[in-house]
Amino acid sequence: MDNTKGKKINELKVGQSACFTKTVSEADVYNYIGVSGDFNPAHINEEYAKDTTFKTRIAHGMISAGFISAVLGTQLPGPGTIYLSQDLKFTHPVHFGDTITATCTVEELFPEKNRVIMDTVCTNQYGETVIEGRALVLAPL
Ligand SMILES: C[C@@H](O)CC(=O)SCCNC(=O)CCNC(=O)[C@H](O)C(C)(C)COP(=O)(O)OP(=O)(O)OC[C@H]1O[C@@H](n2cnc3c(N)ncnc32)[C@H](O)[C@@H]1OP(=O)(O)O
Repeated sequence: MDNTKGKKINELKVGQSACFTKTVSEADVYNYIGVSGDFNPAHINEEYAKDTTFKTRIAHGMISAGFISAVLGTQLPGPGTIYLSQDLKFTHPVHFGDTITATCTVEELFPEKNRVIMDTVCTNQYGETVIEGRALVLAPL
């Protein structure tokens, strides 16, 4: 398998999909803090988190959103894909130890502009949707 070649616009079909699954650990949360600088107490302070809506620490929403990026950049369309935009709705919290599956599906193709709209969804191990949204990307050349 050549991991430097993604699918070109003429190789993509509406309805094609790909997914990536990963368990979100406390280490992921701290690694993400290192990358982003987002040390919101909702993620790192259990005493603080007891008084929040969720009653315990939760993972950053952008960690799971990153799994969407992983699907787009490594599988579908794959290597060479360029993000143009992404909307996200965080519909359910991700707890430490949750296993998240990001699924990206080709929704609409614009061959003349080499652009693709992808439906982007993340679900947890119970089948609950934790993120829903759409991405606009440039397909690999
Ligand atoms: C900045 C970082 O450090 C912080 C983070 O990363 S936090 C992690 C990411 N976020 C989350 O995990 C939040 C996950 N979301 C939820 O758990 C739920 O959406 C909620 C608990 C926040 C709200 O759910 P609920 O109380 O069940 O809401 P309702 O169904 O009763 O709806 C009430 C109205 O709010 C609107 N709404 C609900 N969720 C969202 C959303 N995610 N985005 C936008 N709007 C939302 C809903 O449509 C209702 O609106 P209406 O006009 O009253 O109909």
